[in-house]
Order: sequence, then C-alpha cells, then structure tokens
Amino acid sequence: MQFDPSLPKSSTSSPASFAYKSVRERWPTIVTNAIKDVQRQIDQYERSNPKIVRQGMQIVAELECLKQEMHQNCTLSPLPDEEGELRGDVAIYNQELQDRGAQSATVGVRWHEVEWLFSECYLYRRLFGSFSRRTLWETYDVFQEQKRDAFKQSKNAVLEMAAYYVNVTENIGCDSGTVLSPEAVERNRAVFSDMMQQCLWGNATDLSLLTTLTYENIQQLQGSEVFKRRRDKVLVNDLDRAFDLLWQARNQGEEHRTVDFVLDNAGFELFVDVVVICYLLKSGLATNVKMHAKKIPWFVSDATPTDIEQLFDIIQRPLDFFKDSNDSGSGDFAKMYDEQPQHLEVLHGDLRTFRAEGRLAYQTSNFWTQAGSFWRLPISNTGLFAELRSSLLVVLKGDLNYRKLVGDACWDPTTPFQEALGPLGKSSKLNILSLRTCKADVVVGLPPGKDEELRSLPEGGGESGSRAWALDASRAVMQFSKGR
Ligand SMILES: O=P(O)(O)OC[C@H]1O[C@](O)(CO)[C@@H](O)[C@@H]1O
Repeated sequence: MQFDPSLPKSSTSSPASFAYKSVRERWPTIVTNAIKDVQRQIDQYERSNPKIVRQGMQIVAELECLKQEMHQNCTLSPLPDEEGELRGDVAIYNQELQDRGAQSATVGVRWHEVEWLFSECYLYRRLFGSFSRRTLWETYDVFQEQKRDAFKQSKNAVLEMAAYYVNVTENIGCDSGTVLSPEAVERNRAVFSDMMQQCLWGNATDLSLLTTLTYENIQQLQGSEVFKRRRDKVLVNDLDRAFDLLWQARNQGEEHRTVDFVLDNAGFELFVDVVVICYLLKSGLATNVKMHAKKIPWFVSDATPTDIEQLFDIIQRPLDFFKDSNDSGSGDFAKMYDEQPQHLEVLHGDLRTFRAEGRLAYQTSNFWTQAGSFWRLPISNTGLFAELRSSLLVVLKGDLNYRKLVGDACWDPTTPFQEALGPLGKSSKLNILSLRTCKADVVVGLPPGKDEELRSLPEGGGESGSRAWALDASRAVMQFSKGR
C-alpha cells in the first residue's frame, strides 16, 4: 500500500467502473460456480468418504458466507490462519486489511467501498484458504474442471497453432546464429510480430471474465483469423522495440539471453505461450526461458504448476485428452489429428529437448498472489526483483498483470507506460513487455484523443463516465519499457 502509486485507485464504490459490477454480479457468480463444483464432489463421495463430505460441507458453508458478505456490503474479515509455506501471506493480507481499516472513514473495509485490486486478490486468497485449511481438500483446485473443459473446446485452434509453429520454425529456426540479409531480418521481425500477436489474443479466453463460455464463444476468440481481424484493435504496438532488443543481443552473441514469462491463464492461452516460448528458443531470440506460474488457484483460470504439467502431457498425448470432447461443430479430433500428427509431435520433441537442456523451466513465487501492485516488488521481494533484472526481457501476460504493473490507478490514459510503471520503469534495469487484452478500466500510453474517440463509439461508454470500450477484451495494448 505504502509503495503503490499515490493516485486514486479503481474502487468498487464507483458506479461507472467495472469494479462496481464485479463485486455485485461477477464475483458472486464465480463463488456460486465454486460452490456447485464442491457440491458435485460431495455428491460423488457421499457414500464412500464421509470425511471428505463433512469437510466439503464446511467449505460450502464458508463460501455461502463469503457471498452473503459481498451481497450485504459487510466488512472484509481477516483471513483465518493457515498452516504451511503460505502462512506468511495470510499475515501480509491481514496486516494490509488492518492498515486499510485504520485509514477508512467508516470502521473497517467494506466490500462495496474498497480498492478493486486489493479486494479481488483478497477474494481469491480467501477462497483458496477455505480449501487449504481442510486436510482432504488442501490440494484441490476448484477451478480445474472449468479450465479443462474450456481447453477441450480449443482443439481446432491447438492444431492450427501447432501447424503454424512447425511451418515457422522449419523456415526461420535455422537462421539462428548466422548473419542474415536485411530481408531475412525483416522476415524474422514479421514472424516475431505474428507470434506475439497470437500470444496476445490467447489472453482473450479468460474464465474470470467469461463466467459462462459456449463452444461458439471460444471459437470466436481463437485462431489465426481472429488475430488477423483484430490487428487494428491493438491500440499501442511496441513489438518492434522488443524485437530489436532480442535481435541485437542475439547478434552481439550475448551468452545468456533469458526471457522471463509471467504467465496468465491456463488452457489455450498457456498452450499458445508455450508455442511462442519454443519459438523464441528455437529461433535463437532467447537462450533460456523461465515461466512464472501462480502457486495457488487464482482468478479462476490462471496457470498453476499442475496446469503446466498437464499441458505438457496433453501435448505429448493429445488424443487422450481431446478424444472425448463431444462439443458440437468441432469435427472429429482423431481424424483431424491423423492428418497432421507430426505437428504436435514436433512441438513435443522440441519441448522435451528444451526442458532436458534446462533451457525451459517454470517456477512460482508468493509474490504473484499477493494483493498489491508490482510497484512493491523492489521492497517486498528483493530476490525476485534481482532475478528479473538479470533477465533480458520480462514478458507479462494479461489484464491482471497489467493492472498490477500500473497499480490499478486512475491514470490519465496518455501517461507514458514507463512512467506508470513507477519503480519498475525508467532506470529500473528491467526490460518489460506487457501483452494485455483490455478487461479493466485502467489504461496508459494512449495517443492524445484516443480514449475520447473510443468512448464516443456506440458501446464505448459515452457520457456515462465508464470506459466501456476497455472492458470486453476486444482491444489490446502491447507496451514495452526499456529500463536498462
Ligand atoms: O486473465 P487476465 O487477463 O489477467 O484477466 C483477469 C482480469 O480480468 C478481470 O477478470 C476483468 O477485468 C479482472 O477481474 C482481472 O483483472
């Protein structure tokens, strides 16, 4: 709190904001879905395991209570103590809650009058605690089924992306390490741009925003046609600067060219991230990539280490995973796969090699699931800060990472991206690339007049005070900051 931007923040009290709607409609739906998921488990264990059932019912009772508290605008209660390595986090959340309470005009911090970023993180942290404090549920991911179901419906786009990967790396991968003609450099630049744009739009399928997704919804959000159609929806595109950074380092023969990839959603987005990461390694734009995942189930669809391992398995044995997805209109995966099995096999082979060589790894940190903005990083997690500073480039995916980068503050939308990064911006020694489809009110780095232009569109928000154009993931920014 102390180190966040001093500007006012998005708050659940502001009727024009997405935060307002979130606490009143979206979060209760998310908690209701979690309750239904636990209920299904309880039904399954009804006869065989009374202890699981008993603990499950305690979880349901807690989640019902959480919903009521939101509904009735109660104060946010301190998180119950937990065992294990995440215990310290609970203390950090509770300290912040206490500090915020002490500063508030009314007593305590109420659901309908609280900063959005803090309260949303608190919500997911509290949800997690309901499971982690129950011995038979402590490793249960209440969002797992939703994540897997959504990914099962992404098979067409998975095959397409794998084919694209093979095509690109066959033609460009071999360029690594050689001196290239200007035309070849431009070809590499174009491929980088395409890859990164696929990576960007992979972020549109986010289960915390789309609380009910149909097969048709998913198809509309995925595939190469989608990203081609949406080129003009990218409001800021700094990819050239990021490419120049990686390309120059590669040409100068810098030995360690690590890219850190701060992940967002599991499922299709994670699959595209992994493809893009393999491309970065294969093309020589990076020598090593470290993926950063969430330690706990987070914002419904965020990727955890389990999701990563499951994805690696799926890439190795796609038929096992996709064969029983019986959604309409999807075609017969086995048949489609038979026609081009080699694409996923090539991807799997590369993945296995990079992992065996230690060039592709993943890790977690409590930092990613704490409540505050990333402005706190240099103070609150010096180890991670040092690690990211030693990286050539840090790629951050998604809307929540963006909100945390800029502190979810009410910036003027023309504020330079680097300025809004505060201590992670100028002179930070961090090179940052944010790939974000817009799902929240905050945005920076826009050209003068752009926000006004977008607000004046039908559905753009108009005079309502809402930045409606920025809420449905139909627009995006790819912003770069060179901190060293
Ligand atoms: O998965 P992403 O892109 O981080 O999106 C999550 C974000 O989207 C929302 O669900 C909607 O704005 C926010 O609550 C959250 O910041």
